[in-house]
Amino acid sequence: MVISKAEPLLDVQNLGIRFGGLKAVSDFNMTINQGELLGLIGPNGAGKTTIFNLLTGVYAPTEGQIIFTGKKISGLPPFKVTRKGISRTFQNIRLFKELSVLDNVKIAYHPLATHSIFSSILRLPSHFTNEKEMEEKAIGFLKIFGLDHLKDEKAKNLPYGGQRRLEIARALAAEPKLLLLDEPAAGMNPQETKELMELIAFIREKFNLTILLIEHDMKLVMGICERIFVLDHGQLIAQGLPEEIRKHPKVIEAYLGEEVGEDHA
Ligand SMILES: Nc1ncnc2c1ncn2[C@@H]1O[C@H](COP(=O)(O)OP(=O)(O)OP(=O)(O)O)[C@@H](O)[C@H]1O
Repeated sequence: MVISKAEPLLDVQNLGIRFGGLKAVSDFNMTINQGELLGLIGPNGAGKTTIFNLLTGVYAPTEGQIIFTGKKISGLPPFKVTRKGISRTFQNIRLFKELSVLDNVKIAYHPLATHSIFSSILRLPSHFTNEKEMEEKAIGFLKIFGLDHLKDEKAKNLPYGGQRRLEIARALAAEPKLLLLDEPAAGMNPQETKELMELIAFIREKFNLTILLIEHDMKLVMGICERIFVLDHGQLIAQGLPEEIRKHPKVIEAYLGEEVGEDHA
């Protein structure tokens, strides 16, 4: 499908979800254009991961809708959302620790990857003519993330930063249009974080991606994101350019006087 220039890639309209008495997200609106690299920030418990769970079909919204490439996707199960072109990583790394690094990427090629992972691994999707082709493609992704020499290692044996990069490689292998990264630099040291940010900028260009990332490291968000959305108590309190967000009174208040722009994790 050709997306017209005027049509946003993602259009989130009045999105809301309740968990019992708790309104975890309410009246959330967000428009993302093709090719943007955006940040979603907010204090602990603000609702950031819940929004990722709504965007990827883990939760069905109790209000509002999500339009992706012009079609409604809210209400679809996660594997269908992945097929439509939205991939994600998780705040707490979710790799198949006993499988090899390579198999963790190959899993992404199965259309039901987010569901029946173990039954999927030996089956080939139709668009790969052979195992070798699939493997070469997976290794290509590992190379980008500096993990190809570790392809036969069990995922659990990778250092922490490597596991985080492997998760992104797997998400990318599903060939998304929109990539959602949930705290990609969590637990990384400053040097690893810097390298990861360069990698994120690189993959956006190389794969013509649109990226939305949740991150607690403010320096990182301010440095890499073109626009930033700020949530507090499930509501969007600000959106704009990094310099606008940094001095936005509601944002400063939400962070209880912390200087936005300093690390906050
Ligand atoms: N499945 C659920 N059932 C009940 N409450 C939930 C559920 N998922 C999230 N919540 C609640 O919704 C609110 C938002 O949580 P969420 O994890 O989205 O916040 P967050 O901004 O990602 O926080 P953090 O920065 O700490 O990861 C919290 O109060 C959380 O306890």
